[in-house]
Amino acid sequence: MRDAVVIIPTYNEIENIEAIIRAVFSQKKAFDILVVDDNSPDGTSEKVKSLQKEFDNQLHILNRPKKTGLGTAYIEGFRWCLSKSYDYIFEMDADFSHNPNDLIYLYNACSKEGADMSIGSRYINNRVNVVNWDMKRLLMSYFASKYVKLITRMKIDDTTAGFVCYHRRVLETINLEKIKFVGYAFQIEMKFNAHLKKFKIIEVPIIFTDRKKGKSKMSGGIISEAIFGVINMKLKSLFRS
Ligand SMILES: Nc1nc2c(ncn2[C@@H]2O[C@H](COP(=O)(O)OP(=O)(O)O[C@H]3O[C@H](CO)[C@@H](O)[C@H](O)[C@@H]3O)[C@@H](O)[C@H]2O)c(=O)[nH]1
Repeated sequence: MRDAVVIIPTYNEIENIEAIIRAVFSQKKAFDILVVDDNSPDGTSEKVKSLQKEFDNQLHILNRPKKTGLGTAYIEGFRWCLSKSYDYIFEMDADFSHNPNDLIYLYNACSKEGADMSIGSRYINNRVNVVNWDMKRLLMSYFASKYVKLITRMKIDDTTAGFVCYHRRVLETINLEKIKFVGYAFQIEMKFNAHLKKFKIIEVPIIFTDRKKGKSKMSGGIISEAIFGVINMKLKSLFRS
């Protein structure tokens, strides 16, 4: 077994899944993959199963009965990875928004530079490294990251990033049972928990490119979960300390 595993959550990613799996396995550094699929009606899971014959013991899949949100998919994925011996556990989208060639930079930040957690960051030093998002989505994501930084006081520029490498000790320390957010705000909550536990977090600059195939699963509910949930999360942490 390798020392690192990339979790790829999927819902209707038939147009991307084979290509992203091949792109991860073509990296010089060897990574395992865990796909967490929410019973995608488009056959994503069946495609992964057919590829398992080719990538024996390197490609794994968790099949969940229905779509219950990105956060819950990752939590199940983390539990599975912690039950194995991986030291480095990644989060990565299926749609090439995160370039598999950048996996090694996140890995090196943890394995060589002493980070407990590294983040593929779009907004380091007030730069905006996003390609192909429309202005509305870009402004929403950029100001969401600023808003979260302001409320939580985390020293992280891309607080909503979904391209992350955790050393396993971070996931063993954070109480995964207590993670509340089910949507993309889960990304904020994980970073906030790592920050409260004083783990060393390094941001690695990446260029985020919007998907060319398939559709984003972002919705209004996900946005309001983030806006109100972040204030709630911060207040609770103040009462606990
Ligand atoms: N299993 C599962 N997977 C899901 C679900 N919702 C989304 N996904 C998967 O999660 C990945 C990201 O979903 P997208 O819908 O493509 O995300 P996005 O709009 O491009 O959002 C990006 O920006 C967010 C905010 O900055 C990030 O938080 C997010 O991780 C991502 O990088 C994709 O692989 C998608 O199939 C779900 O409910 N269940």
